[in-house]
Amino acid sequence: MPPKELNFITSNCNKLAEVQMILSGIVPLKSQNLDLPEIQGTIKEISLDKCKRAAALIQGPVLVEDTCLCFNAFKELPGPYIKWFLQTLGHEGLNNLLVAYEDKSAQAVCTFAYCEGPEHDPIIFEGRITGKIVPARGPADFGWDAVFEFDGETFAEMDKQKKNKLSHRAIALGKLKKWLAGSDLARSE
Ligand SMILES: O=c1nc[nH]c2c1ncn2[C@H]1C[C@H](O)[C@@H](COP(=O)(O)OP(=O)(O)OP(=O)(O)O)O1
Ligand SMILES: [Mg+2]
Repeated sequence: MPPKELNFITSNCNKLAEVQMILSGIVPLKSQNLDLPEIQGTIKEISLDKCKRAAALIQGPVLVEDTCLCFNAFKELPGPYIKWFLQTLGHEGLNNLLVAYEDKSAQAVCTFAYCEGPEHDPIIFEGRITGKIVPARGPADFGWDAVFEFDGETFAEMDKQKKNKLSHRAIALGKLKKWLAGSDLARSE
């Protein structure tokens, strides 16, 4: 059964702000700031595990999200490890990784996992958008937004309302919204 409110577990205040904006007026949102351990594995495995860990800690229903940035030239890496690549190499380093490749395209992937509690299996809602990696433009306050270009603008240059209408996160939450409205067909699997 779709829940009446969501408890979004994240350590990232920029993610939280976007989720709040996208879900505003749709479902009440609570949030707890926990930096959960993240395993290695496929995008889906990581999100499922993150959700189970959160539910076990909270002992209740939780929503978690994992974001990947997948370079097509790198056969989807750095993927779930983008946080550590970005922290270590910065925006310029991410660009330098692709110098040897003509293909600068990348997919931003957002995977939400929701579960009712520690004894329940999580369900997954995924959103993907394809853009390209470019030298940084725009404010550098949210992750790799300044180096991910979509339709001529980097996510950092883009108006927040516009990003929140078309982003990987908006696409994933569009599926979650349909599920909340009672349509099981909305799930990504
Ligand atoms: O829309 C986005 N635009 C630009 N950058 C983004 C976006 N969304 C996440 N990011 C960054 C944050 C982190 O460097 C990595 C994902 O790692 P990820 O583990 O999912 O996020 P996190 O550890 O910051 O928060 P959490 O506590 O929810 O796991 O990509
Ligand atoms: Mg994380």
